[in-house]
Amino acid sequence: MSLSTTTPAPLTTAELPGPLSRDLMARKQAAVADGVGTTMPVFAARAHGGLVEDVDGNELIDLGSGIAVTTVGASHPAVVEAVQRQVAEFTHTCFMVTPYEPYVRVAERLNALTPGDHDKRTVLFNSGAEAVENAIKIARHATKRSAVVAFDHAYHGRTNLTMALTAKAMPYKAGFGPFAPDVFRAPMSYPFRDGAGVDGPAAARRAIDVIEKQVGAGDLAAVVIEPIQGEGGFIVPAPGFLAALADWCAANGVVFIADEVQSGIARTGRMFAVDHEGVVPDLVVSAKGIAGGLPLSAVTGRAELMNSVHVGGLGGTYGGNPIACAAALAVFDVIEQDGLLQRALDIEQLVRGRLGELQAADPRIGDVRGRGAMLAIELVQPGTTDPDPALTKAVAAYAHSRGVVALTCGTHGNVLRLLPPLTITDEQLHRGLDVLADALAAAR
Ligand SMILES: Cc1ncc(COP(=O)(O)O)c(CNCCCC(=O)O)c1O
Repeated sequence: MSLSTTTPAPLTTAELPGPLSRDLMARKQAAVADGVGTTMPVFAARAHGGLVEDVDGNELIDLGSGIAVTTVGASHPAVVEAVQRQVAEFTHTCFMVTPYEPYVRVAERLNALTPGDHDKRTVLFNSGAEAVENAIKIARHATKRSAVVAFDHAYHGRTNLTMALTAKAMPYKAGFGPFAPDVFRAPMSYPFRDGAGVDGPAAARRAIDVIEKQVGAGDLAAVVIEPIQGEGGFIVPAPGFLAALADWCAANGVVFIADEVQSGIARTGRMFAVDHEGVVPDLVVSAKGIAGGLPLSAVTGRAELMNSVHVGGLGGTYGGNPIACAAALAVFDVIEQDGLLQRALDIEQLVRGRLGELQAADPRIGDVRGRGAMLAIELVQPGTTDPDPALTKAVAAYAHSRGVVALTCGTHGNVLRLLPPLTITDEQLHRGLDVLADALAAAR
């Protein structure tokens, strides 16, 4: 059964998981380390647009995009064509050995697309965590300082330094210490939990006070923040928070690093989430949606910072793999040519409309938040802000059983997030939201 992308695909959920998925799950358990969990009980066979088809022929509505990666859809024709062309030329030479143009073209595009019209440089890597690690390497090298500040609810990766930056212990950090030193944590702007009395500037003053008292600007190399926090709960800071932080960093010679791994590359309706706040970071980290599913990440930033590192100080065997670069160049073109920034805003309007209707009738939906196609509901005990992770788990499980790929997040595990491909159709979105509405009703 081929994925139908023109007519509404039958959401075949006669049996989830089907027999082939069940067999594969048994083999997975016998071959793959238990530490690698899986959200869906089914195995993918193909994916396109807003749909994933499993090995038993069930077609699923994709509200996850492989955790914000297939923003232009899985196997977008332009990406497939670019990858096929490149892979036939060469798969790898190592840019540090025999450089190649696709890497340079990606760097040129990112230098142009990231906020600010200052002179910039880019370096490419493979994963988000690798790029975050290198952004901090660059900041430390440029400032000759070592301390780094991250925020409550932050998520930055699973390597040793990025685990130190990440806030949530289980499952990301438990049992993996000791962690990199000189990492400190500041309070985040969390409007749903801060209340009306703490606006963006006030939350920034709260964070800066902690930074100044517990770290001191003189030892601080960098502040790293997700402009919209992802795994920590799709937390959109109050207006003015990011700008006030960036201004403080600039005034104190501290590198302001925007981790746009999950919020970047058109996901929120702007090329980068900081664009909504008019903030120009010193360094921008991008990954996930950048290459339509191929592993690619980047640090893009002020030339004087990026070039402060000695020759040979940055790199890695696979960084900026040519096939991933070809995919990224196609992704940039698709975003522009297919008007996907506007599509993300249109998705926000559609989804917010549906979620708003649900919230009006259901006091367990404490908050509806996000930007573009990065949206979430925070589920709480009715009329309180007390997290309800059990309800969140039940809603997600119901959605999965009905063939909707839905992801959760949040420090308290009580946030249901929506990350559909921007190429999902309105009809597919509505069908997915219908199932979420049924899930909430079934969980009464
Ligand atoms: C803001 C932000 N920075 C960095 C990262 C890390 O990116 P990697 O490509 O997973 O290393 C992420 C990855 N988020 C999804 C993690 C999924 C999981 O591992 O359970 C992120 O969201």
